[in-house]
Amino acid sequence: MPAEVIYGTEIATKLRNELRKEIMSLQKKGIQPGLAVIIVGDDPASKVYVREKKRASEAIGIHSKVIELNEATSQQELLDKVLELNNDSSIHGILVQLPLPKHIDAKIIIESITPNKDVDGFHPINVGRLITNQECFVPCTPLGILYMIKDKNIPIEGKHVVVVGRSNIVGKPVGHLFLNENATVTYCHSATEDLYNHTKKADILISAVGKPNLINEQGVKDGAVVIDVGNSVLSSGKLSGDVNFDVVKEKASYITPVPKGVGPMTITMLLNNTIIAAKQS
Ligand SMILES: NC(=O)C1=CN([C@@H]2O[C@H](COP(=O)(O)OP(=O)(O)OC[C@H]3O[C@@H](n4cnc5c(N)ncnc54)[C@H](OP(=O)(O)O)[C@@H]3O)[C@@H](O)[C@H]2O)C=CC1
Ligand SMILES: Nc1nc(=O)c2c([nH]1)NC[C@@H]1CN(c3ccc(C(=O)N[C@@H](CCC(=O)O)C(=O)O)cc3)C=[N+]21
Repeated sequence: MPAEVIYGTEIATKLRNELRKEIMSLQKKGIQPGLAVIIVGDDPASKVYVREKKRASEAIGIHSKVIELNEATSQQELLDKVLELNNDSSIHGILVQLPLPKHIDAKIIIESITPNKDVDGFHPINVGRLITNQECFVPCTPLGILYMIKDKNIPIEGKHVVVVGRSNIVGKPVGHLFLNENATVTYCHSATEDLYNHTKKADILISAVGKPNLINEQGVKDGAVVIDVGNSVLSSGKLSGDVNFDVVKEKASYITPVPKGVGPMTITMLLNNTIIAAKQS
């Protein structure tokens, strides 16, 4: 039987309706959640994401402030902007869109965000709390993946989760999140030998690489749950994931599409984290 397709768009719509209600009750208490998104430079893909974040925030009643800085902005100017937002009581969440121009050290910028407003969950304090299984801001893509799997009542405890990719924004935190859920976790990356020897053992396979067709049917166990984080733009202009969807769909039990899979959940979790930040303020 072909896999059930998990549409992030559908789960995101349900959750956003709940979040809208939560915002209404916060507003009754005089709290108006606010999110600031800083973008430096003119990368077209980043601009699209940022526009979508603003649209999604405002659609559920989050006040959203987009700060567009030009490519030549210095590291100090960006630091000053973050510090200003750290001290702005109308802003509960701060996101600095990555990647940043080469002359700016992203590590320093991320560390300058106050951990209580770090709705991306990228600050080392939040990373450390995630690894030690404490309450924290969890990065949005990993949180979105976990939410999708729980929404479908897919068991996690004791299951073998194989993560392909080990970036700080997706691969590493998603592995830790599933470890905290009592999965057995394997990480694969560009130096992994015989990738499929690992991926075909996965009960839940999460690919976050950015290489179309990296995962084919030979790399997937019968009945596996396949989560595709990849977002690559093909020369045709079409968006592609890492997974060869048409063939893997025949083998998996659940599969996420690209687009309409993990991406919409990422943005929803940003809204979720902003509401948490507002409640804690
Ligand atoms: N849907 C969504 O919400 C989101 C989607 N994305 C998409 O997910 C993808 C990954 O993003 P991100 O984590 O930021 O990317 P990075 O480029 O930071 O990381 C990619 C990872 O893939 C690994 N890798 C590269 N080639 C191979 C290979 N042949 N086999 C196994 N592993 C490999 C790299 O290994 P090494 O560490 O050894 O270099 C690295 O760990 C991109 O397509 C991005 O657009 C990202 C964020 C959110
Ligand atoms: N500080 C920071 N935080 C991030 O969370 C962050 C970032 N920087 N830099 C870039 C990556 C990438 N990212 C995506 C979010 C949503 C989709 C998404 O919604 N994708 C849609 C398709 C969008 C389209 O059609 O192009 C989908 O998969 O259905 C994709 C990618 C967040 N990132």
